[in-house]
Amino acid sequence: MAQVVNRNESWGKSIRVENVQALADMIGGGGGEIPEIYIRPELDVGLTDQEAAIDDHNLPVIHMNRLLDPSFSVSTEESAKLDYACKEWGFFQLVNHGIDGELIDKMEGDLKEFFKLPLEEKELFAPLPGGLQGYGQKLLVNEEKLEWHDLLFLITQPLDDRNMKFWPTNPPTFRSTLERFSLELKRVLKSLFEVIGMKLGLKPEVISRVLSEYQGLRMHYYPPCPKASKVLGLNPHSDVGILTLLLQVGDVQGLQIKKNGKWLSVEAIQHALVVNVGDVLEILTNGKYISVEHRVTVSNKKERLSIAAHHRPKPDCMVGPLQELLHEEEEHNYNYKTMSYDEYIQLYLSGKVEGKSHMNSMRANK
Ligand SMILES: O=C(O)CCC(=O)C(=O)O
Ligand SMILES: [Fe+2]
Repeated sequence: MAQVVNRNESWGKSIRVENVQALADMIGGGGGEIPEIYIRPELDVGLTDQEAAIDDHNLPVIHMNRLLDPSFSVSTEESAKLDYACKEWGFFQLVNHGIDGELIDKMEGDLKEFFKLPLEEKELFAPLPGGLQGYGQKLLVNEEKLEWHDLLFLITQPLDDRNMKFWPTNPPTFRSTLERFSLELKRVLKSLFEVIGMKLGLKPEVISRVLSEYQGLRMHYYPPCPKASKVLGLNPHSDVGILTLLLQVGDVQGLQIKKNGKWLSVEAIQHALVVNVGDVLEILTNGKYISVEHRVTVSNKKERLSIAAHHRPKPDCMVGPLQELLHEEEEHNYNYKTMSYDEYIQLYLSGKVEGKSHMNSMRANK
């Protein structure tokens, strides 16, 4: 089957690629081989790696209710854990975040139903030419190999008519579920960032500047793949924004993070959010908090879905190490340049993205 890669000239490296779910169905039905462009001969993620219960007990688990506990000693202890997680791991599991379990189940159910719709129907929600929002558009992060997943991308904050017109109307409850869920994610992000800001000693105006941001939901569908050990659902990358909150749907794991040169799988804990530091937060903190490379492996048996809420500053927001966070000895020791978020994205899109290599062009020349 011919691989269709239509480059969309007007938005950097955004492309439309062949539908992976349809491809997986066809291969599953005995209708052909996996195109070479998905196969990575050097890779061997190993089925046992993916199916085994992974020992990630070291990935910190933060209890949001403790962060907000009125008792000073409880909240101080938990925020110290949060600070440690952002410095050493760049990732943590967030539990007791207060999002209603029923709402999460509803969100997961509606999303599964959406992906089950016939392709023609899902494609009614394909992005407009040059646009990103909708079903089927992807960012091209690696020119050589394609990723084994389909994507529904929607901007959910600011919640205005301009953005909401891209939201699918099937299943019928999808829009209202998305609206409620994204507001809850925004509430969690705000509380988390306020704690982080306090821990770092940020002025309230800086906290609110960083928090006036965009929220985009990347809703992923990873079909099962007969050659699961030779494909990747997502290429190694770091997230460009401030913080990402991720819901792994059901108990299917697949997310792996790079720690000390090794890939570690992140457990899928029901209703927990996996939170990670994005490049912008790494830059703002002059590298104290780390934005860590991660990737997604797929299963040969089970489909996997996930919802990643990416939080990004407004395009004109200046991104650079915050003066107030630098210790005296660091005063003139900026590790990163300062530029607007928009300039940063242009720079990001102008190079080949491999893991965190794009961050090299953000480093200050010493
Ligand atoms: O599907 C996942 O677990 C990870 C998604 C992700 O890394 C992203 O959307 O940036
Ligand atoms: Fe990511």
